[in-house]
Amino acid sequence: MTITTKKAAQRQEPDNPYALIGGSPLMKQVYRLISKVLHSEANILLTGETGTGKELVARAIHEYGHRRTQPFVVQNCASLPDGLLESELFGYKKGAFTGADRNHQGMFDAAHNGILFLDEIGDLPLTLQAKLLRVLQEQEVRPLGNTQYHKINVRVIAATHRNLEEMVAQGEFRSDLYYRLAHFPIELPPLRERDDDIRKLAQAFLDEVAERDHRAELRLSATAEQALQRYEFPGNVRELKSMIERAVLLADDTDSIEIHHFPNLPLTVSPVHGGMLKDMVDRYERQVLIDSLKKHRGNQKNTAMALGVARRTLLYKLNKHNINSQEWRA
Ligand SMILES: Nc1ncnc2c1ncn2[C@@H]1O[C@H](COP(=O)(O)OP(=O)(O)OP(=O)(O)O)[C@@H](O)[C@H]1O
Repeated sequence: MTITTKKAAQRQEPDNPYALIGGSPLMKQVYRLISKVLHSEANILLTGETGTGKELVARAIHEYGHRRTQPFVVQNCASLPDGLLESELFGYKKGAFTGADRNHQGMFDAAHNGILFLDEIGDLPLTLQAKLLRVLQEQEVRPLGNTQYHKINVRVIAATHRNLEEMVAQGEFRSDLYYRLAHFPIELPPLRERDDDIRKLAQAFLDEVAERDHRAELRLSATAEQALQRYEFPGNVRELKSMIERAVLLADDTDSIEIHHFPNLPLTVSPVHGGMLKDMVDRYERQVLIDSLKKHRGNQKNTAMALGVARRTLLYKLNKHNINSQEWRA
């Protein structure tokens, strides 16, 4: 599993034995669903926005289920052109096409007796959807260039961030394949809807970095934590993880991670609308100054130039708004 640090293991909650971090009600529901499917043979469809942990859940189902001693094979359906994807999935025989100079084992054969994780299943072209359906129904494959099918025993976990039901309605995804894959659907909630999980995950990633780099314990300051809680996280847990790693680098050898160590965190604190004109203009000016400082990594000369004001004027305004340009230096 990705999270294997001592601290992370200690933090595991009793109703979550799966090494996934987070105990929000929405995630508890996910853990309940995982425990239901662990020992079944049902195909599983994992849905949810990018970075919500679909692959991690698939790995947990493998690691804690009865196929744990058998292979776990990952194939991303969006990363290859159609022809290549087909030969990766089903394999080919020597001489099947120009360049096929040896037999090539497909992913289904590689995953025999284990689990095949098909990521980005919504990107599977219609021709391959028909072939996949056949494999799932018959549990047999035929490598390209072979005349014979052979039996396999593979449990499929598919994942997508796309809305497959809508794709079915649009004729972009076969409904028969959809129903076969979605035998048991599990939806991963967006990070912004997981209550306290942002804080828990952030701390877990800090612990992970501290342990990896042999550093003292790292902590988030209260303001940094609040700002993270307010952020939308379009890239979900993956985005949080890389923000934390970047923040630790920026923080050098301080142990407290402050808000200015997250230079990409948009300031959602002060909406410009509402109040007296002067206040709105002030807030707008403050936001513009901060955005521009961020863009120019705290360089006052470049910020002043970009805003078309003298450096003296910039300094005056920064002072007036109590902004420290050092905070934005990367
Ligand atoms: N609950 C969690 N606890 C700990 N780490 C997590 C959790 N969820 C996600 N992560 C981490 O976040 C990153 C993204 O997770 P993952 O690759 O599983 O997302 P995904 O939904 O499959 O993304 P995509 O749709 O882009 O393929 C990984 O580094 C993973 O380890």
